Amino acid sequence: MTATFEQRLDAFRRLDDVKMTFARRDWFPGTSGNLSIKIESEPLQFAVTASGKDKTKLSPEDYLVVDRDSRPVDSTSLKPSAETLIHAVVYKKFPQAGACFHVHTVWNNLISELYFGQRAFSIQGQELIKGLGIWEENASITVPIVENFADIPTLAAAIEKVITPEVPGVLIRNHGIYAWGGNDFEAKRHLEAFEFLFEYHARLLQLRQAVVSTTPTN
Ligand SMILES: CSCCC(=O)C(=O)COP(=O)(O)O
Ligand SMILES: [Zn+2]
Repeated sequence: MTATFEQRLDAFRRLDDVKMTFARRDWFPGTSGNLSIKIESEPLQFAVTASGKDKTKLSPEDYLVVDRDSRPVDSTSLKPSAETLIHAVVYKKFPQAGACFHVHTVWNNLISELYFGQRAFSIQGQELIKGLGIWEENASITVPIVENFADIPTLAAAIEKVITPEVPGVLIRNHGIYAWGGNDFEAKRHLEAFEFLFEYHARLLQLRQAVVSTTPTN
């Protein structure tokens, strides 16, 4: 069934809300980033940001609805995000996913470059891991990191291979993060938890380095 007018409006309003919240945090530098909310599972349809827009602004031409092949379901002059295929991969691999958000931040880029050698970033014993829905004592998480292939089908295939249901996110080297959740509230919480963990870890490394370089040696 094609998404109804009310379903679209609801998804677009939710996207507006998330978009403006992230924009206030400077999470969309240089028109980067894209957001989606699932509208229908069978057949898959989701609302996604239009490509190349300034995501710090609101306009009547910010979103469109696409199908499982990332094609617009209506006739429109709007182009879906260049990275729509990645959102589609997430929804196809995890049918419980209801929203998927992508941002480029300095912290996620730093972590993606620092740990690209291991193709993953792991962290343990941080309270904010609970923000990812993982509540066990002293939990550890591992976020996969993929190469930033310019060819989006290649990038989407690389992401499809490494994402797991345990950790709702993936880093792209020197590019950004994709995070998802059962709905927009959960996907936002996951993204915020990831960003906290990345910033915490990068700052910890900096502080340790500063302490080492200012500690006198005998
Ligand atoms: C200027 S950012 C380069 C493209 C990108 O990585 C991105 O997230 C935004 O692409 P979109 O087509 O969704 O605007
Ligand atoms: Zn991007």
